[in-house]
Amino acid sequence: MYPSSSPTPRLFKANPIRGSSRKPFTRISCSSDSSPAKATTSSKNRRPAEENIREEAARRDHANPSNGHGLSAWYVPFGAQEDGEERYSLDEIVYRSQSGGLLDVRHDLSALKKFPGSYWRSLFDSRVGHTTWPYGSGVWSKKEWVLPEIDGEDIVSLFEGNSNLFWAERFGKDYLGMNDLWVKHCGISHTGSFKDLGMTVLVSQVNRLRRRLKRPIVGVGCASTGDTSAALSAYCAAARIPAIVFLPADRISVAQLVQPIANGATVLSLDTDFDGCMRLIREVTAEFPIYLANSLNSLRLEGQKTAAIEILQQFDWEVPDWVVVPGGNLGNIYAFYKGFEMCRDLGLVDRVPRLVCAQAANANPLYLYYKAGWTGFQPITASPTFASAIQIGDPVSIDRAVFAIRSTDGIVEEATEEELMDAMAQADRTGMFACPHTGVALAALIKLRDSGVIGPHDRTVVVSTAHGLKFTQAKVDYHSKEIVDMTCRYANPPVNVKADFGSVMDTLKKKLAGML
Ligand SMILES: Cc1ncc(COP(=O)(O)O)c(C=O)c1O
Ligand SMILES: N[C@@H](CCOP(=O)(O)O)C(=O)O
Repeated sequence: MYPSSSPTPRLFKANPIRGSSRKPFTRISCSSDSSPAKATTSSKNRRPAEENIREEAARRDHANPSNGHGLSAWYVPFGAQEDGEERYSLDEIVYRSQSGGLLDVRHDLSALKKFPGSYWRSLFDSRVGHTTWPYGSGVWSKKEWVLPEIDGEDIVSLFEGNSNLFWAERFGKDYLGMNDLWVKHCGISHTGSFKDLGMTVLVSQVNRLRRRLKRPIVGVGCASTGDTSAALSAYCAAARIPAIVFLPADRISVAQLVQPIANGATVLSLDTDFDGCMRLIREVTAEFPIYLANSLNSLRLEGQKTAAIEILQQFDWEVPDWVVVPGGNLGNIYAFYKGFEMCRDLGLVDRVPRLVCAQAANANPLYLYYKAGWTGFQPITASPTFASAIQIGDPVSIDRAVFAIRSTDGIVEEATEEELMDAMAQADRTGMFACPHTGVALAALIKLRDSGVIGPHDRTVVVSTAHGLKFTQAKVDYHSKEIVDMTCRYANPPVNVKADFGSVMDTLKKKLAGML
């Protein structure tokens, strides 16, 4: 249930599709061994016609079996000491430590450190913009830091990542007096949210477990507020793996609901909220051989952390001052921390940015904990919010988020429904089409600018986590001014005009008066 009582107003009409034109393209090949590659557009590097790109990569890897690096990674309890004894292979199916705590994927940093930061920068840069399997993906272009040991043949990728980081010139100037504001568009992606980044990793590992190691996994399941389920369903469909999704009935957008349905997942609509769905999926996956795909599973964060590495890469390895991330189940804020910290630790950059986690005031357990000086964490029952994908009161990654904020001298901020919807509408006025969660992050930024915490020239990145097209009903409600107790200051409803020249001219003159 959304905090409004609007019927669907007739604001927008669909356009008929007129067919598409296919443009010829140039094949680009790119070497992918351990040396930074040289790209070429020449057709002489074409693979044999009967070979596909996955087979081509396998042939290449078999010719160079060492992978050139000798890297590995494994699970440890979250926060474990370097020399701790509890560890698990990534081929084990384990989501919790012996004491019931969270796990983390730990990389063999001493092996990674055999290569200088400049080596990793060049290697990652060399893979951008190519279609070589699997490095054409923004996630797998950093494979050595993600799942170093997985075979390219087991990877399930839709060439996710490499998302746009754009300079938000007008929003920065008009609303914030900032000249170095950027938006990382993680939602302009295969399924319309940042979840693709983690899901390619998780589903690839499941593919390896099922296909190569013959583990009896019947399917992959998640609880979801709409985006995790969409990503899971798409990647499972691509890999012919059954997906099972638990959704809180009537709490996700129609666009999000239809995604797993269209991708052939088993969709259970449950009469509870996200936290209730999460409890159920954990019980079910403990009893039944369904692999758990929520970010409780630390594999997901290995993919999500590549968005942070990408930001540094897009700034030519210069570190921004601030990165603002909307938070719900709180895996992503830690994934950003981890990506930035790995780049620092491995010498690609010399510091990490300060992180801001932005929460909806209706679903703000981390904010309350932060305000209480990190004492006495209390899960809450989250209230409905237009930022429906973060309506979460008992986040599984609370400890990870606290660690990320404290380690970066970070901040937690909140946004009311009016603040987040206004910020979303303001962003749209400057040419974006933001989702309400991005509205939460933008509203937090507005507050931190108003209070002077963030300066006018601070290089700041706002992470946009989903595509606005998934949340059109929220925008329709706003622009129809049909939301109870909300002024909708930036609403721009269509004007109904009689279809004659005089009426149209009168309306335009009134509307455009003073603009010439
Ligand atoms: C669109 C969107 N933004 C932000 C978030 C928050 O991410 P996290 O749960 O990792 O904190 C989610 C999911 O929770 C989401 O779907
Ligand atoms: N917003 C998420 C909530 C679940 O988060 P997860 O990262 O733990 O899967 C969703 O879209 O379901």
